[in-house]
Amino acid sequence: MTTSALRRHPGGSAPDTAGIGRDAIRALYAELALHPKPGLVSPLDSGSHDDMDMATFMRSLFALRGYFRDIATAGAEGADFDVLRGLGIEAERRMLAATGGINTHRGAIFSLGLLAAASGALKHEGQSLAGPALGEAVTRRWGQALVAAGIQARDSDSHGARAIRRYQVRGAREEAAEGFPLVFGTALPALEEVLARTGCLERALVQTLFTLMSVLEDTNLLHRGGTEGLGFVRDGARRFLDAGGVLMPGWRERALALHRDCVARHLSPGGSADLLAATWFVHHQRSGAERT
Ligand SMILES: CC(C)(COP(=O)(O)OP(=O)(O)OC[C@H]1O[C@@H](n2cnc3c(N)ncnc32)[C@H](O[C@H]2O[C@H](COP(=O)(O)OP(=O)(O)OP(=O)(O)O)[C@@H](O)[C@H]2O)[C@@H]1O)[C@@H](O)C(=O)NCCC(=O)NCCS
Ligand SMILES: Nc1ncnc2[nH]cnc12
Repeated sequence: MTTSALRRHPGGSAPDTAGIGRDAIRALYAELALHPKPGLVSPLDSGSHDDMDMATFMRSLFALRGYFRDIATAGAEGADFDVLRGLGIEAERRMLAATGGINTHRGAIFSLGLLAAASGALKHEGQSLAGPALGEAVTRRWGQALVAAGIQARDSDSHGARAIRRYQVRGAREEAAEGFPLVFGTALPALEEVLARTGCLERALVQTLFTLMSVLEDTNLLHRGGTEGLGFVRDGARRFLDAGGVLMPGWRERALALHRDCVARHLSPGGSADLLAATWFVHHQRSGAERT
């Protein structure tokens, strides 16, 4: 559908879905370029990954450049979850083609895709993006379908589904169906506090990543290291934060120490990396809305 057809919503406007798409890619790049990031791929090194590096992720980002724009347009058009799922599966296919079969952004395609769709929907209807509006829009529009998809996927063979079955934890779908409570209730306050106190984006993103790592039931960590691996990362992140986090001198060395420990244990908090990008995206969408 052309954007002119989007103009018909009373009180709304044709949302800049290309701009929403660019913001999503920028959020994923901000996550990728950040370091230190315990166990994760960054310009520093490939973390706990033998099969992917910065170049792999850059190819993945390039392959996804149209997806976030398209799913934002679908949200603006009032698409149901089946339409979003189709776009997501096609995006996963393009990601795998670009990376030679490596799973770089499967979780981000899902989480950031839903938030981009919600942004397109709210902007099309002329509704506020303030506070938890974007998360609430995901729950209101697609929450039931997400819960149903989660029940249906319980028997799938994905790493996440196996971790959910074995350890009885929430996964990406539950986080989304509930409106991303960790993003809105935990990560965004951490990001905005450090931004307000330091004005430093790098430190704000590191603090936010460690905050997510300290609480998230990351199915990647469970898949790779079981409850011991998840506990190791959570405890290490909590110790970093309890020592003052990025607000204390020597924070970078402390963060690098946990990075080295995660690499030694082959642990990678990929779920937290995705939600860090989602947090930056929501912050940017909300501040952008205030600017206009
Ligand atoms: C809902 C889906 C994400 C599928 O989820 P599922 O539960 O089936 O499991 P996975 O396929 O494993 O995907 C889960 C990915 O989600 C991220 N994640 C993990 N825990 C959480 C959490 N608690 N909250 C939110 N997100 C979470 C994480 O993604 C990142 O890590 C991956 C890279 O790490 P790595 O360990 O290398 O991954 P693997 O290759 O699996 O392991 P190795 O072989 O390398 O050891 C990467 O995906 C990051 O993004 C989890 O991996 C969703 O994909 C789905 O349902 N898709 C179907 C289409 C659809 O409905 N789309 C909707 C579009 S809006
Ligand atoms: N930087 C990163 N390294 C490893 N897995 C990730 N998943 C999302 N971002 C990632």
